[in-house]
Amino acid sequence: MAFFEARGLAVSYRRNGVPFEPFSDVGFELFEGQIADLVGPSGSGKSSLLCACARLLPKTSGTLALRGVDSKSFSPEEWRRRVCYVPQKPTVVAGTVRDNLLLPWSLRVRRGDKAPSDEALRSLIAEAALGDVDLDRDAAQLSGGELARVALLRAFATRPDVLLLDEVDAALDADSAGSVSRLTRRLVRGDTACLRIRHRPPDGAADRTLRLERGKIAQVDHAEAGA
Ligand SMILES: Nc1ncnc2c1ncn2[C@@H]1O[C@H](COP(=O)(O)OP(=O)(O)OP(=O)(O)O)[C@@H](O)[C@H]1O
Repeated sequence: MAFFEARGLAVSYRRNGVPFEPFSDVGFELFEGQIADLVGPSGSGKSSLLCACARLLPKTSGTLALRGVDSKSFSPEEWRRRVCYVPQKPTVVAGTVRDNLLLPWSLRVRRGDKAPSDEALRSLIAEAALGDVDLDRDAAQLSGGELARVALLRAFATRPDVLLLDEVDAALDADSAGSVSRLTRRLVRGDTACLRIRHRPPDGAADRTLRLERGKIAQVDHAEAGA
């Protein structure tokens, strides 16, 4: 059984009053502990596909399942907690690194949930090789690469089953992109799966590469993944 499965997905937008579907019958699966890259030409619908998988787009049809359980069994909020979409531009709130890492616990959907302790947050920071980023540091002083890793840690701290990363390394230099990639690889373990949109050359972190093109999705060999 696939860990995460999408079947017959279609997304519908309106453009100048006319319906437009970037894809109308797309399916794929993700396996436990695996990272899959999603590549394809600009405008092929990669971000739309990730948003559809997180149930962030109202006009989506098809079926989604997590560990064999249909998404209809979950409220949209519960689904998004399990299938976590991370946008390219990290959401940063005014305050400290701690405030930013704990942002999900300030939201209504998590009211009553126990937030991670400082100790747990520090061990995440150590895992991200962000050793000099103290929890009390002003988030406004962080570099783009540090912010990208804080955003990734924040998503991971919520313990999602599936991480959907929408080009989180796009605006970073090669070194920072490498740190994000290594962190992703370390975080995605046995009971997690990850789908990453990437425009950069393959970084060796992905187990598989999927290509979305002209409304179809296909697995490609790693040798051609960057093409
Ligand atoms: N809210 C929207 N309303 C109408 N059309 C949209 C909307 N969002 C995206 N589109 C269109 O859907 C198509 C797919 O967009 P999407 O952003 O999913 O592609 P992408 O493959 O992620 O592109 P890129 O690699 O450039 O980020 C594009 O033609 C885009 O213009």
